[in-house]
Amino acid sequence: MKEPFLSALPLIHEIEAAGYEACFVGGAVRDFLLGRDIHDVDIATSATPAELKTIFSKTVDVGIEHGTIMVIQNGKSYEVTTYRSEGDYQDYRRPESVTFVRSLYEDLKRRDFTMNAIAMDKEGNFIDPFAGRLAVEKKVIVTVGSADERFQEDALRLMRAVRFVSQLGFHLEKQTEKAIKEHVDLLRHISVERITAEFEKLLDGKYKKNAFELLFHTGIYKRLPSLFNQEHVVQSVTKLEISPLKELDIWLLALYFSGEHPVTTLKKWRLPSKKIKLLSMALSYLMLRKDHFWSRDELFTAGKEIALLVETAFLTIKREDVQLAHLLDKYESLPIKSLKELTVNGNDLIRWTGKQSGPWIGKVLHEAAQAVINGEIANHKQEIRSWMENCRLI
Ligand SMILES: Nc1ccn([C@@H]2O[C@H](COP(=O)(O)OP(=O)(O)OP(=O)(O)O)[C@@H](O)[C@H]2O)c(=O)n1
Repeated sequence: MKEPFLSALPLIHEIEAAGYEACFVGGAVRDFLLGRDIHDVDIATSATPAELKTIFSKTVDVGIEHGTIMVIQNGKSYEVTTYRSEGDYQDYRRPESVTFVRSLYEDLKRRDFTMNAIAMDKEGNFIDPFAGRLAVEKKVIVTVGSADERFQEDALRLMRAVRFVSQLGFHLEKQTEKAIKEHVDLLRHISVERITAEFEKLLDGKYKKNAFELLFHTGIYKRLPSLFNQEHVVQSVTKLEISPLKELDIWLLALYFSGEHPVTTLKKWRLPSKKIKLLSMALSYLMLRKDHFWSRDELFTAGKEIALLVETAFLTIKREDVQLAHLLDKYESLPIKSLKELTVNGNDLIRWTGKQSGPWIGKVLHEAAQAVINGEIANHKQEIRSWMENCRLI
């Protein structure tokens, strides 16, 4: 056995010494079998939360209504969950109340996929009643028992399936895929925040191209909080598969190609406001390089807003997001970030030319702003005027 299982092992010994069962379960066991990094281990037990509290002196009620408590030992915290049974699901979401059971089999039976329904005891032996290890070996995602029932119990599992495809490079078993297609409508019962959380994990997966193909193929894509232009998204994602770009960068690309105002799109996904601002700013920079940017004033305002928050935003940028950070740096160093910052305005143009105001003013100012941004001229009134005259814009 290896870390982080080893440091959690004393908990299992203590629970067993008190006369109950305990073992490792869930994603950690799956990832251990796959040789992936393991962050947190989950312990399942036949002891109820009340019984666990008599065994351990330091506990925190993190999700006691679902049977989960956190045990603090040697400065570390471990989630311990009482065996639960199925049948308490309401409205296609996770159950609001659960029934505690004493049987590990019952607990594993209510789990989503066979690869997630493997337990490991203190000696490193696997308890695998649904052939989860075989699924891991074959790289297949298959529900425990009836696919219809598992998805109807908790429709978020539709998203989880595709997220696992992206993270693990597995494929969906036939019946599981068929059931996803049939139950895609159930996603309307799931909160946007939970869908977004899964989608973001999907965006960080290595096999996102496969995952995106599945999103389209199963119809999940149409149920997502907002749509991106399919063709461009697929193209970007395909390219990204061989690049180091991560979740934030993909948002950026997808937003770049979407017809909608990016802030509107991101709000639909209920992303945290800090992230919305960070992305808006980076996108503003990208758009500044494109001609159509200036017709999108609101986008620009969003970009300016984030300039104020950039310090905080930088603190949240992960190392792998350096590309985005680089982009933000560039944005910050632009000579002007809005048409309003140009030293020439519409009144100047009317005065200089004697012409009537009209759409031509916007076009001329736009061209001058691009020239300033591209470093062709400085943002000085006289210099801009001479440049405009030379270019026969006025
Ligand atoms: N909708 C869900 C969510 C979770 N589970 C079960 O609860 C375990 C723990 O769930 P969670 O920590 O959310 O996901 P992991 O599978 O551990 O994956 P990861 O840690 O990579 O998010 C899963 O392995 C699975 O057995 C489930 O059956 N149905």
